[in-house]
Amino acid sequence: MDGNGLVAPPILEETFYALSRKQYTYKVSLTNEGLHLTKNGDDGTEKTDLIHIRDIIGCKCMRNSGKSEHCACRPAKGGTVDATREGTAETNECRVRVPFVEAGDCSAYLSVYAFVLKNVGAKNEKRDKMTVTLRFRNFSTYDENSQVAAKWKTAIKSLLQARCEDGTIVAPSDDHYLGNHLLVIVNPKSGVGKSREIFQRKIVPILNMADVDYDLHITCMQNDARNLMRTSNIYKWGRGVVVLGGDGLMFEVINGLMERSDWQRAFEYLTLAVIPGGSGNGMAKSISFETNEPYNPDPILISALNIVGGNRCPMDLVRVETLTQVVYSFLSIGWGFIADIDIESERIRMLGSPRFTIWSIARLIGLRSYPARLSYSKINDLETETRMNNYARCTSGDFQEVADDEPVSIEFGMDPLEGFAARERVESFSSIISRRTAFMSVNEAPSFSSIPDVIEGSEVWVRGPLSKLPPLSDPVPSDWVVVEDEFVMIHASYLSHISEDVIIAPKSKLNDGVIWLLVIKNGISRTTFLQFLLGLSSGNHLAVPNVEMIPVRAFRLEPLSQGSHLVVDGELLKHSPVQAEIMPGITNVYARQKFS
Ligand SMILES: Nc1ncnc2c1ncn2[C@@H]1O[C@H](COP(=O)(O)OP(=O)(O)OP(=O)(O)O)[C@@H](O)[C@H]1O
Repeated sequence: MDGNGLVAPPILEETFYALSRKQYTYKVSLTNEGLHLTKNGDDGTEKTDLIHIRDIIGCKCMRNSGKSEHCACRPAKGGTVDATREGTAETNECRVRVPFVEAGDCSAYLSVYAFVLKNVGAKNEKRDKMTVTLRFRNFSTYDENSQVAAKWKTAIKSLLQARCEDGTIVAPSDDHYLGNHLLVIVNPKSGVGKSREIFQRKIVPILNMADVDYDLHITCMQNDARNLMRTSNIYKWGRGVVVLGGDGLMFEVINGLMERSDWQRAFEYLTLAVIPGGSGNGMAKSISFETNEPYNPDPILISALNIVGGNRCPMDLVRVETLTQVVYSFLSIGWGFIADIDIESERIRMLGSPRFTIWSIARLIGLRSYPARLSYSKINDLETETRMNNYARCTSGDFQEVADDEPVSIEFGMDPLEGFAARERVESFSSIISRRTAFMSVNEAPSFSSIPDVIEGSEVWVRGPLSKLPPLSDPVPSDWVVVEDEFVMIHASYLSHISEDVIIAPKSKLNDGVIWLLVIKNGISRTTFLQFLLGLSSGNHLAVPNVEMIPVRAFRLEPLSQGSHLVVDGELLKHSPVQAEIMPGITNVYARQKFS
């Protein structure tokens, strides 16, 4: 239905039998809202489900290879469909062993892949995979049936493309090749060291379903991703750059891009994305929190769906300047308690995210404070300022959800990609042991590695937008607030979450142009501080006495003693005075909007 309550006209319409329930016919129609499946029971009842176009990630045409040994009258158990992709890249056709032996089956099959919301609004809300396989057999030859299936596929693909028109595909500004190509950077050491496995098992199937071609880069050392971003021809990755790792890897990508002479164009061109494989994963969680997606049941799935079905949304960065360096940050700047936890808990990294909780308890017992001068430019009229910065959200129209009580597994056939997930690819030796970059292009063809175009001889120099602040050696502007005191912690954040379970700035938006400065001065009791820590997982910490949250455009922190750590996006910087300013919306990330 459109905004006026009118039913969208069908683009294509056809009647099918359900393979497993022959007493039903389904009228399937494709409209710009999605796929409508109207079930007609033999008692004359009719029920329609809608698979929203926003939940569909791709579709594939297939042919029955006829090699199955399963009984003709019932589906194979456990989804053990042996899918072998034998089609040409041109037709993008796959052959599938469907569980029916039909001599000379000339049907063409179209599988449509969607991830639909289940248990909407409930605590256990999640996205479930749903595959609808349509069997076209009106004609007596495969070629004729396949033409009909291809027509449906083209129509669905163009609807998917239109859904993403708001920026997923960016027009190249010169002769750079723009494809459907994505770069995936995997840090095999992030978190508990499972990123490579996650990629093979969980990401590859989704990219395959969505027909996204990708290059894979496995980092071999610290700063590998940073060098890659600085020196490669990034314009061949029109689909964007995804990091599978933690926030530290994203930090490298952003700062590598800022070291390019064409940094501005690079940021306008690229869309960034993250799949959580680290121990913090603040960015991945913040994106799904802001877009209201059910992150917790399956963070990797939700983040992967951002990439294949997401919109390009602007995101703020922060320029951070110390006495010795300039870096660009997307997450937070910490000094005091939380920064100390971040750094000191490194020694129990093998525990994954619980390392933060465990170390917090240890540090609470010996609560410290540090003298410092904190100056900031406060945002007084938050509403006006954020309205100016915040990106326009997509409008949903009046969509109808798949009914909750109805089983979503309406399958007319089998999912030919099931069991395809664990397709192993041979890793390039050089990607692991050498400083050179190795890519494995993964398409229909066997893996191969190639060396990317490299911008030779580029100087390493931090570029990026100019600062509007006075140098650190000069006084702050006269209209800034200046506080000199003893602080337990000062933590600046510009995303809602600094890790999966810490919602430090609940009001923060990806592109609101605000740095949220959380300040706790000395004098807070251990009990109150414990309350603060316990509140961090729900956002209730802001209601705790002695906890201040100040929205600012820029700030300067001058520690008046050594002792604490200065941490930017989880990375330790040399202890120094620091100043930071918001750069609204200068990068873009994939964020999938849930409409409810
Ligand atoms: N192959 C590698 N070997 C060792 N270190 C690496 C490698 N690749 C990247 N790194 C470094 O590892 C650091 C941490 O990586 P990453 O952020 O991916 O994981 P994490 O620290 O577990 O997660 P988080 O940052 O969310 O806590 C980064 O600073 C990066 O420079």
